[in-house]
Amino acid sequence: MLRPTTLAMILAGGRADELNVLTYYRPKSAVPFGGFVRVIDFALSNLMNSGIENIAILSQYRSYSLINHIGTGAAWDMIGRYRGISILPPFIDSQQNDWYRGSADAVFKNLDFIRYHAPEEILILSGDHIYQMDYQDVIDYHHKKQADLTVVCKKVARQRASRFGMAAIDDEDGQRGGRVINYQEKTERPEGEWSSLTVLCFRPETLYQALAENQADTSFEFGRDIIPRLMSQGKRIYGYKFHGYWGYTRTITEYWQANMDLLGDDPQIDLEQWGVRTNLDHRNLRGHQPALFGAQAKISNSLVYNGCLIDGTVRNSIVFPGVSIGPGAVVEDSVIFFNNSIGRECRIRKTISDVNTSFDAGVRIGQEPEGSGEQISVVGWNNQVPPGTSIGPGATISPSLDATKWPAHVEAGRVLS
Ligand SMILES: Nc1ncnc2c1ncn2[C@@H]1O[C@H](COP(=O)(O)OP(=O)(O)O[C@H]2O[C@H](CO)[C@@H](O)[C@H](O)[C@H]2O)[C@@H](O)[C@H]1O
Repeated sequence: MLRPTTLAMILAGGRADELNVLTYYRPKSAVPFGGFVRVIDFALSNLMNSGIENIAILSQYRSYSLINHIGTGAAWDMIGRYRGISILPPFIDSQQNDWYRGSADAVFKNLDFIRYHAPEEILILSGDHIYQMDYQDVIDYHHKKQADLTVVCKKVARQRASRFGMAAIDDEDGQRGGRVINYQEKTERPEGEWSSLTVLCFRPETLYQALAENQADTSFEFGRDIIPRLMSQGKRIYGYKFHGYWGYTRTITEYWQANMDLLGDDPQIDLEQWGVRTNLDHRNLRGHQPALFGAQAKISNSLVYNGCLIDGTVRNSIVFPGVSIGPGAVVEDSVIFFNNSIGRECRIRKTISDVNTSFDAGVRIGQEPEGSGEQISVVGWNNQVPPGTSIGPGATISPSLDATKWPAHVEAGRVLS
């Protein structure tokens, strides 16, 4: 068994406020997706399928559900003498007593760990994106170009560019990649048209030096500090051009859309073909029984998972394991997480409902009054939505869990908007 040469560090510490109730209890990387997986499974499965087996996860926000999900790492075949997933939370010692102050700081604080593994290249990834990629291609390109840093980028429309780190890449290797000639982090009118996907392949010495120099800065982020500094130092920075599907699930609308991309005749995301693996919690499997459909059930363009009991109508939706949908109920354009119970005659439209929520008979969520209706409603977990409740499109219902102390602006189970 050869010692692995690549060390992958997955950034999973950020909280995405825009995902509101879905990230009250879990980091974004642990948000369920597409019927049975979690967002971080895309990065983990890409690593597994690329043969990269030495992985660290940098986590700090509400880590429990992520730690629980990773378990031993066996789901991704990451157990072995030189294989494994280490979860690295922030820590205190004689020098430091802070949280991770940003993505670059999270890596800096774990330099001892990195040096111990003495990697030949360090792959920094975000645990928040939905895509399939062979990282070995990126690593090969990185070595071929003798790069200090290789940044994987995808072309995005100009109007979306201000949300990303944007690179201008020359045509040295055509559609495969080229030298990064300009890099700007989240500016209104960037020069380049290639957005960084936060897939960064570093030569270790370059990273060590950049992180040491970053300690004099006021922010501690790869996009804002590290990449611009390396550019100004004239380092060899290459852009690897990615042409496949990429789901950036920063907002509720984007998260919903990425789920919808699993549907249709020719879905853009194919979990089977992409080889996405997950660690399914046995409590969410309902003993592996298949879904049961009653005589009245009508299903179209939907994914319905095991343990479901469907008596109503399901259209254009993702229904996770263990969901029941009563007679006369209609669920459409929705993402229904594990173990929801939807009573008879309910109307649920354009809604994301977190785990263990039940809707009593006749509840109406996200029904479209004339002229509105593009907005998505979100229902937090453990709610019991009383009979006859009717909430318009774009509503947010906070999670409900008695033993929890709520952030000041949240009242358990209350309709927030
Ligand atoms: N303190 C912390 N500890 C551990 N992990 C943390 C962290 N703070 C953030 N992260 C994680 O780091 C990643 C980057 O998050 P950021 O909030 O720094 O940047 P953002 O996603 O806005 O843009 C970034 O992502 C887009 C899309 O990839 C790029 O275009 C852009 O250049 C880049 O800055 C996320 O996976 C996040 O969870």
